[in-house]
Order: sequence, then structure tokens, then C-alpha cells
Amino acid sequence: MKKVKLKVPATVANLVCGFDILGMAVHAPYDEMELRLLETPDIIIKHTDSFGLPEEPSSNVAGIVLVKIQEYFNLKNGFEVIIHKHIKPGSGLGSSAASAAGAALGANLLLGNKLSKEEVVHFAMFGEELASGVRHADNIAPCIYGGITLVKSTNPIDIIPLNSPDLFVTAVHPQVEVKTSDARQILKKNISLKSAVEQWGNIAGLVAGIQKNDFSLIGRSLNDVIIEPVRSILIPKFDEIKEKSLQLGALGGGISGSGPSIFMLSEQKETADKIAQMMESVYNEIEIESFVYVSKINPAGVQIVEES
Ligand SMILES: Nc1ncnc2c1ncn2[C@@H]1O[C@H](COP(=O)(O)OP(=O)(O)O)[C@@H](O)[C@H]1O
Ligand SMILES: N[C@@H](CCOP(=O)(O)O)C(=O)O
Repeated sequence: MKKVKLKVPATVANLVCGFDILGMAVHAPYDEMELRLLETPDIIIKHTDSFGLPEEPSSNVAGIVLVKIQEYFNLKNGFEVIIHKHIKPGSGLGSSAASAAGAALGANLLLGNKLSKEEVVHFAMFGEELASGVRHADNIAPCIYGGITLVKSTNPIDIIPLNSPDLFVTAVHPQVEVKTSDARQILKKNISLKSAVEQWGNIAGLVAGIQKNDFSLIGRSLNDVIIEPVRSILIPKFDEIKEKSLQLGALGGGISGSGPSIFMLSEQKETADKIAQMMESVYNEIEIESFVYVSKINPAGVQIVEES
């Protein structure tokens, strides 16, 4: 295989209480990536979007992943990657993870699938490390595996694919950028035992609810006493949107990844659409442009659109 085209999904990391360990793939938005194996050792990055992302491989989330794979296999070949980015950087919808995961998975396809899924995650994490300074996999894992994943450990890599409940996801991206690196720097380094116990209960309840398709338990568990109280101050109208979403029938939700996007889960499309309309109107009232996405949990992850 010399060329592959991929559809790379956005992801909602943390899932409220599962900071750095839980995440899910969604159907919209998504990036499109084209990767080509080169006879020369060059690594060429091209963006068709206007986000002004660096195209120097060592400064690009996709590029660094390809550099690391080339070094690991001591390749004489290089890669060309064209990124049609629709997941806005700094959105909280896994923009960096999409580039990193798409590069790692695409390179592996071009090299004949020599890497295991865990190894693909390992190389993709070099991209997250460039973007946020931390090798976290809670966006990368659902992007590669699809659905909802639990990252039990990143060293060694231990990823548990979970059930994908048939739920709608409404996500709003207010056009204020929150870089993951900044949103990590403001976090407390120590928490009380009381908060830890409450958070463990939420995580355990959420995982149990996901596995049992118990939507009430999922809703009761979508609480965060550690990260959200700190990060929500970076997101205009967060509390109002969360309260109104619940009033409209959402199971629950919260900050998507490191924000500023906010996501809500609901059982019915009608509810998801009503939440979307409310989210857009709340931001219109304060003249902040926003993009709203209504989709479902995406069990597929990265999809091959074309190979040759
Ligand atoms: N190919 C790329 N795709 C996305 N982000 C990139 C890429 N290359 C470099 N970056 C850097 O990573 C940042 C996006 O990462 P992050 O803040 O985590 O966004 P998100 O929350 O959407 O994942 C960008 O602001 C940019 O500095
Ligand atoms: N666990 C990370 C997730 C970052 O997600 P992103 O979509 O904002 O990149 C964190 O919360 O820092």
C-alpha cells in the first residue's frame, strides 16, 4: 500500500469524572487525512485548513509521530501527509489527538501493520506530548479503538474498550480557545481524600452504567468534583448551559476534554436537538460565535476511506 485516506473522528475526553482515563469517539466533527509512503526519507506535512498550524514535522502533532516511527524502524522511506482539519485546534474535541492518531494509524497501514494497536497508541502519544506536554491517551485511545475506552495505564499501555451505549452527543464549541497545556497548568496538584473517594465513586458508577447500558446510572455518575470546578471558569456560560441541558432532558455532561467545548448525552434525537438550539442561543446572547454538533457515540474510530 502506497497511499491511504482516513476519516479521523473527534473525541470527547475525560467524560466528566474520568480525567485522563476515559474518552469516547463521536461521529462529528472529523478530520480527513491522506498519507503517502515516499521513496525519499522526507516527511512532508500539508494542511488544507486555515488554522495556521506548523508544517515543520518536529513542530506538528502528526509530523512528530511520523518522525518517531521513521526512527523506530530506521526507515529509508519518508511520508507525505495532507491534513484536511475540521476539528479546530484548542477546541477540546481532540484536534491534536486526531492528527496524532491518524498519522500513527496511517503510517502503520502503509508499513504493513507491523505495529499492534497498543504500539500505535504509543507512537500517537508523542503527538499529544508535543501539544500538551503530557503523554495522555484518553483522546487517542477512543480515536483508534472507537467507542468508549478506559485507559487503565499508559506505561505499560493498558487500554480497555468499553461498551458503546446508544446515546446522542450534543457538543458546543464556543469560539474561545483553551489550549490543553494551559488547562492542565491551572489544575491543583493535590486533592483531599474526601474528593478522591467521591470521584472514584463517580468513575466506577459511570463505567458500570456504560457497561450495563444503565442510562440513569450514567447520568447520576457524570459528576466531577476535582477538574470541572477549576476549568469551568475558563468557559463562558458553562453553568447555565449545564443546568438548561438537564432541564431539557440531558442525562448529563460537562467539559469536553480540556474545553472550551461542552458535551451533553441524551437518549432521544429530539432532546439532543433541543439542547443544541439552546447552546447556540445562549452564546448568541453574549455574541460569542459557536459551532454545535449533534451526533452519536462512534463505535468505529478511525476509518479507512481509500487505500491504493
Ligand atoms: N496537526 C495538528 N493538529 C492539531 N494541533 C496541532 C497540530 N500540530 C500542532 N498542533 C498544536 O496542538 C494544539 C492543539 O492541541 P490542543 O490544545 O490539545 O487542542 P484540542 O483540545 O482540540 O486537542 C494547537 O494549538 C497547536 O499548537
Ligand atoms: N485529559 C486531557 C484531555 C484533553 O482533551 P482535548 O480534547 O482538550 O485535547 C485533559 O483534560 O487535559
